[in-house]
Amino acid sequence: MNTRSNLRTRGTGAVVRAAAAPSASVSRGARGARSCHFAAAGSKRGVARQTVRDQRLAPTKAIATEETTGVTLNNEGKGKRVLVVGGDGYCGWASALHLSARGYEVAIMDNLARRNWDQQLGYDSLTPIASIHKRVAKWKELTGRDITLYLGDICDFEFLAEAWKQFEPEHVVHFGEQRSAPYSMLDRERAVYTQVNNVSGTINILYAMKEFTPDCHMVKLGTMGEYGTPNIDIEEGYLDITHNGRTDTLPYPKQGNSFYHLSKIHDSTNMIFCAKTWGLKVTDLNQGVVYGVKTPETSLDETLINRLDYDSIFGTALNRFVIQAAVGHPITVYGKGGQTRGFLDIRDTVRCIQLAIDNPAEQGKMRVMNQFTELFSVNELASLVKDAGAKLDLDVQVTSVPNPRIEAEEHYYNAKNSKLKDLGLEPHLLGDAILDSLLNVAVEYKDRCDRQLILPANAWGSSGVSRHFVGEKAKSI
Ligand SMILES: O=c1ccn([C@@H]2O[C@H](COP(=O)(O)OP(=O)(O)O[C@H]3O[C@H](CS(=O)(=O)O)[C@@H](O)[C@H](O)[C@H]3O)[C@@H](O)[C@H]2O)c(=O)[nH]1
Repeated sequence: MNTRSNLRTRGTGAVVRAAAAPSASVSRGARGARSCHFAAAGSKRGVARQTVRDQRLAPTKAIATEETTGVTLNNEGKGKRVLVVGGDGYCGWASALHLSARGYEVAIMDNLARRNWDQQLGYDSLTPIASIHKRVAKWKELTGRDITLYLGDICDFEFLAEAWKQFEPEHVVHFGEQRSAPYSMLDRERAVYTQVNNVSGTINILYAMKEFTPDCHMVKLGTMGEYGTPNIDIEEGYLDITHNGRTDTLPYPKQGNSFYHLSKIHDSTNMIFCAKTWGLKVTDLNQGVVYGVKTPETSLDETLINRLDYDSIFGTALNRFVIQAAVGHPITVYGKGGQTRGFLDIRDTVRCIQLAIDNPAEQGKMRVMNQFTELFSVNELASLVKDAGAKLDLDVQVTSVPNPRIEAEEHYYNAKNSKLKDLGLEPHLLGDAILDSLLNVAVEYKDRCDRQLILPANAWGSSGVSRHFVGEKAKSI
């Protein structure tokens, strides 16, 4: 407690803490505001703490309620401090709001890199996303809940340490990585950037845990792509192997198919090592391809809308296909289209994060859970989108384009995913309702679509040492 107060009075140093709300009393974010109330409460501090919290968290008449919005506002996560690294991105933003709505004390840490990569390449989200400051201010206005912002780079350990010691997270959810396989394959510079950024950021978080909060639980986003497409069943992280008459349980063999996927493998290896060596609590969530854009929280107001990428570098299969259908572009199946992957609705992503937090890993051994709900081939997705489009009178064409990636286009794929369901995940399966809703969002914002960004801009085989794919050039290739 002392440490925290001292740090706060020392000022923010390298930490940029943005105001979550316009009023002066809460401009230091949730924790700052709360400490002021504690100090004033004197001997009735414990009571005052409860009262202040309840007043702050309970919806008032002016604030959105579950009845009017479908958003759950409760206190089930009360008392748990969660730092969401990468909380301005697609999965991170939705997760931060989901947790905040449920009473977790949330801070977002982000260096806004995702927005910068778009600027670098001349890309943009189909949906118009507000600045992170406007986002958290609107959330506060609608729900009464604070989200503290730490704007900076986790690769800068001085920044990370200062923020860490201020917030003292009990859980860190780590989305803060360069997450696009095609981006990592654009050229040497971006391959190196992806691995240095991802691997060193994760090591810094592991050190912050060890040095400042050894009981903190890390929930790290890995990827199903770490396993590749082996000709045997994919287990959840570990495999029992008998070799020359001896048996052991070993990390499942990893065969990443891009510098990005390989960066996640390197992270996993480092996390296994740190969990074992320093007795840390670590969960690796090997997530599949996420689709969808709306969660109840991000749908509350257009200022809270999530990003929706459709370009060939950051747009992922199903989201791209739906947007292609909405703008009348043929669906771009790469190669034969037999590529099979695990998929999940973004509403399940946020729920999985909460389940991982509420059921932390044990100390000393990295837990791995496969985070997807269904398997689809690219061809199956294309045909689902075509059918859903037809119901909305859209004439959806499907085309096979030369595969920019070097990957198996027909392969065995059977991956296990029971651990999150055992913890209580009730999947939203891909059906007409979600396809309809996604298609409607895509149609609503279709005028913002730049069709030049749809066709592949780079190929794995031509990744070179010079920066070929910048700005306008990327669009036209
Ligand atoms: O227009 C397209 C786009 C993609 N694909 C194919 O769809 C599959 C998936 O590609 P993707 O771009 O949807 O997803 P991927 O590059 O694998 O990466 C995404 O999904 C990963 C989970 S997984 O795929 O590794 O399970 C996450 O880790 C990444 O952060 C996220 O960007 C690939 O076989 C790709 O060739 C097409 O056929 N047409």
